[in-house]
Amino acid sequence: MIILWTLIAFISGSLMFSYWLGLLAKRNLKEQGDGNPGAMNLWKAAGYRYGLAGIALDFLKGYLPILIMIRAGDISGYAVVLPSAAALLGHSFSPFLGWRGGKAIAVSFGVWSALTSFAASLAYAILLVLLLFLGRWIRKGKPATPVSDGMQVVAGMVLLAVYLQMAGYPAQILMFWLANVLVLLYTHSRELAHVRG
Ligand SMILES: O=P(O)(O)OC[C@H](O)CO
Repeated sequence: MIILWTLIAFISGSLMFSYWLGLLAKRNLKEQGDGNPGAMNLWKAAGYRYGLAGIALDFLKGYLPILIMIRAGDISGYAVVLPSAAALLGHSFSPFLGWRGGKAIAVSFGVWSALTSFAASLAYAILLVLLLFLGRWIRKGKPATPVSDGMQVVAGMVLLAVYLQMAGYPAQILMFWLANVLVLLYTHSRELAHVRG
């Protein structure tokens, strides 16, 4: 069952809804903005209606398979880690985009929402807002950059461990957290590479 659910979650994650919505709006996201096939780039390229649809669909493709898997009772304990990580990997290494993909932010929210009944997603969202204000304060009002955005996303996920520990989540959740940190580090490696230079 674990292999089946891992496959289902990977295929679900690999559905590039924001990219396809972009094509529907006659915009190739790979040639627009930062080139990311995600909802924010879609929003900027095609407007808020498309952007909101992209956010919802990219969220649901992580949320639904993991929720159904848990509800079905087929998978529990450490076995949840593999399908959960597979949903993220599907988005970032999509066979529909030549094994390339997006940053895996929206799909991460979806998976965390299914695993923790939205609690960790809310905590991550709060952390991102706090880091947004902290970043503005540090930059003294200067606009955000892809580098500062990337740092915010990764730092927020790293700090989520504090919440997960305090809330007493089991080891398998912390294991998925580690997988999520690694995926976000990889998908933001271009931005983070500029932090030192
Ligand atoms: O992580 P993605 O690929 O879903 O897209 C990133 C979002 O658009 C937020 O920047």
